Amino acid sequence: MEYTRTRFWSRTLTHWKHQIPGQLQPSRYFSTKRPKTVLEDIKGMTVEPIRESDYLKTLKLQFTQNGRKRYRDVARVHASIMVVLYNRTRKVIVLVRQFRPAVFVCGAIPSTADNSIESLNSIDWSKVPLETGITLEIPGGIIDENMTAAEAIKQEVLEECGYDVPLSSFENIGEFRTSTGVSGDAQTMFYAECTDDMKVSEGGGKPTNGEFVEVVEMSVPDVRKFINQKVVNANCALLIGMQWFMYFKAGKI
Ligand SMILES: O=c1ccn([C@@H]2O[C@H](COP(=O)(O)OP(=O)(O)O[C@H]3O[C@H](CO)[C@@H](O)[C@H](O)[C@H]3O)[C@@H](O)[C@H]2O)c(=O)[nH]1
Repeated sequence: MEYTRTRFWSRTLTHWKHQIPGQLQPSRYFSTKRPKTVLEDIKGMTVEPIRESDYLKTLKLQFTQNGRKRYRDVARVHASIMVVLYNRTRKVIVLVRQFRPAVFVCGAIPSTADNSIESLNSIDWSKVPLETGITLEIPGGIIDENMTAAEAIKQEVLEECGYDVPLSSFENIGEFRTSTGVSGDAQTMFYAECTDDMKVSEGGGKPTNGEFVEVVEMSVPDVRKFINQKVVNANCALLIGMQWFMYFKAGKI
């Protein structure tokens, strides 16, 4: 298998050292109450092909463009929402850290590697540092049926971060596509401000759903440093959200 140790370690370390972890503060409501192992206690990773999924539908599209037959593989995922959440009391952006299995696997091996199931299962995943799959994100999730985008993001903020923010505080700042090559589904981004007195629980996600998130906070000067990095273990939404915040809000709050 084309999976050399040196290549793996250099990729992993590059990702992690750009996380500026020292710049993140655990949410003061959160850090002492939750066991520290919730993100780290990952064991027994195996890989198999998807035969059926509630979350991902793969489609092969065929069509003719300018008289030429074309094919395209498409992955359909749920529409999602996210929020740039600013805590006015402590002047910080509220973020979540979590273990993302997809980032863990894709971050550990180059996309050009032999991605056969046999090869992937021959990797000793316990040797891959878990930080490879731990991302920093703005709070968010998929839109549950029978909910508006705003209702869905209000619920995510409560579940993940423990703030009960009024629905009217969520400002829709734009909709874009999760990706354009493989998955064209929509993501809607909101901005909201909260205060310490809106904090009603620890947050941390719904463990009954298998969701464990760690709430962390970043000061505005550190947001500027973060978005100026060359490599981050984060999704585009975090970067777009932070850039939007710096451009439209940071000088005015
Ligand atoms: O393969 C899967 C996918 C999802 N889930 C469950 O579905 C929940 C979905 O959680 P939710 O918090 O609503 O979504 P996220 O995991 O945060 O991810 C969604 O929301 C993100 C924005 O925060 C987007 O970036 C992602 O594309 C989108 O999938 C998870 O906790 C799991 O319980 C699974 O069990 N298996």
